Amino acid sequence: MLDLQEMRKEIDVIDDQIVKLFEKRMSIAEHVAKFKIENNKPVFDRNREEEKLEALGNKTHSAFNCCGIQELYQHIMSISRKRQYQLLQEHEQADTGEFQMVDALRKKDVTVVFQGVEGAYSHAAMRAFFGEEIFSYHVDTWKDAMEEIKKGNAMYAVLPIENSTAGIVQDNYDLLTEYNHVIAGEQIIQCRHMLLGISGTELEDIKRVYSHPQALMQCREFLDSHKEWQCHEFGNTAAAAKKVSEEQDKTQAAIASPYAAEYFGLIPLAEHIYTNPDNSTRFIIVTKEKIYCKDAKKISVSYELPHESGSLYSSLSHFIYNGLNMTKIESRPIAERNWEYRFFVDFEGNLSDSAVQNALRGLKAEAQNLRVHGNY
Ligand SMILES: C=C(O[C@@H]1C=C(C(=O)O)C=C[C@H]1O)C(=O)O
Repeated sequence: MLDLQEMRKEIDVIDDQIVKLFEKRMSIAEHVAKFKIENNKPVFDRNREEEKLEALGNKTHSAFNCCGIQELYQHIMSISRKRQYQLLQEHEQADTGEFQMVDALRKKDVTVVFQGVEGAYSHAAMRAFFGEEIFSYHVDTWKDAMEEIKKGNAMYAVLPIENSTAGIVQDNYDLLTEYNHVIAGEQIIQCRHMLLGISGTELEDIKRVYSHPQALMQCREFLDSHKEWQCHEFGNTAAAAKKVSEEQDKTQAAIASPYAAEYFGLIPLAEHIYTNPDNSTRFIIVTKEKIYCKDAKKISVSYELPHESGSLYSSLSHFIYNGLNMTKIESRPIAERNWEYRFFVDFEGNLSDSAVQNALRGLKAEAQNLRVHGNY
């Protein structure tokens, strides 16, 4: 029986050979890339790869090794493709697709639509992003907002996409798929809910509290310390504030934002009433113009994957091999194809970077329906 030292020496000798052969194989793949560039052929040849996997599997002597060699070669061939995309990228001109680079977004004298009512968090997000010198109006639903920019009635729409405690706003992910609009910016707003009432109200006067169910939930601990109050759900926090302001009744209070307090002239009766002090909502700024800023740092894409083992892993390797930092991944079901998913990935970078273009080139060739939703 060989001792451990000797066995490891044998493994080292084999690994040295594998490294040499790997490098030799990669250098041939580079020649293949040159041939493909000259003959205008795509990098990815699915048939060739499938044939290879089967042939290599047949050369092994156990089911375990058959699986192993196939998994190993899936990796090797995907690495060889990535090197070929790099060479293609060096050879071809930079391609930012339909996107045009701009120095900065126009934020003055533009028309912006938001969903909800004045004093809502989306209104606050709009003001934080654009400032005061805009024309703005609001609509009832997120889809209405998407329609307004499609029709050209507004240049930008402000939509919530994610809350740090409640998670993603699924409907808006689906609307990004449904409409061919672009994310041009984002704005994070801290949800600093307050208990608001009319001037002169004392906590002892209150009998009823109105707010959106999410806000009531986020302030549960505070509300539990006032069991004598009746909580009533409302469509949104700003509408609750509006009711309290209009009815001028000291027995009523609303849980809403500081913006709603300012907008409806209400007085904060209690602040910091939320359980999670970092609770924030991220809003996206959507437009139909295919633009990105020259200093944009984040890219959102989506793509669909076949229902095959390893397909997600291999799609993500395009980010890894190009040194791109992925910041988020979400999946949404594809309505017409049961158990297949569209993946939404955010990663750091600018469409002008060659690493980004290289990753997108690989994804476009290997995943289905790649869409760049924006660089902001
Ligand atoms: C090297 C090639 O390019 C790609 C990589 C392959 C590999 O590494 O074996 C096989 C097929 C192609 O998807 C080729 O076309 O032969």
